Amino acid sequence: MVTCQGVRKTYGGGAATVVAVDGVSADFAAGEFTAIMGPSGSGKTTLMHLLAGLDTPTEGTVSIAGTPLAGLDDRALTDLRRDRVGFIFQAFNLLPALTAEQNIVLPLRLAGRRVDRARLAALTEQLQIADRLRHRPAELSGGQQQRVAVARALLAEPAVVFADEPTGALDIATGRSLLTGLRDAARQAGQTVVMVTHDPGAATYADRVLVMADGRIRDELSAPSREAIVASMASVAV
Ligand SMILES: Nc1ncnc2c1ncn2[C@@H]1O[C@H](COP(=O)(O)OP(=O)(O)OP(=O)(O)O)[C@@H](O)[C@H]1O
Repeated sequence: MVTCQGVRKTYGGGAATVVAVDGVSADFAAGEFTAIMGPSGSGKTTLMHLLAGLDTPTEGTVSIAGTPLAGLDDRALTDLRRDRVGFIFQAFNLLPALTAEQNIVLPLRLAGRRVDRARLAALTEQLQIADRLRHRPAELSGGQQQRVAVARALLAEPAVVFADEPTGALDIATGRSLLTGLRDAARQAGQTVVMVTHDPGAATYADRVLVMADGRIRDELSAPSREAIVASMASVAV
């Protein structure tokens, strides 16, 4: 569903050049939940932005649903992201004047699509925000705002969901319900889920963990235990 080939991203120039992503090739299949881990500065967020078409690689290619992003103009790229991709990023980007529910259904309304009320109810129940739907973002805690952003990303069942540290602001129980929601999105709805996280516990929910260091994928683990993830992280750090 999402593929990248020989992707490289550098910032700056001359002696100050920073190589953020240094030749990454990977496939992210439909129905697969992948966690990307690695030390701070290893290139996780940059890689995810490249995969999502939010940033352009210096070299290499990225395709979403068989469409190479390099061939698209801004308009076509925006349409592809709107129709195929859901984002759960650290800045939740909720609109302050809208209620939680209005925020959640906004992408569907903008796309002129029908809202599946039963799915909305089930999703918000699972994410434990069903009783907060009439509140505006300012009246919600950080964790509740985050879950509103998750519901917004999942409701439309986009083919691909990108999540950057989605459990960062959550307590353990709500973090688990969010991760279960992401896992269900992959297993039951067949969505491709790509999550950047620092938390080995969160990564155990994924089918696969890619471990990055210095802009490269240094290890790939299949349905690993927490211990296996911690051991891999320690081995790439040296
Ligand atoms: N816009 C930018 N301009 C210059 N350098 C950048 C830019 N964005 C990222 N970098 C550099 O690229 C490298 C990779 O950054 P990136 O944010 O992808 O790492 P990360 O693994 O997500 O880190 P963290 O876990 O701390 O969020 C870092 O050295 C960072 O300083």
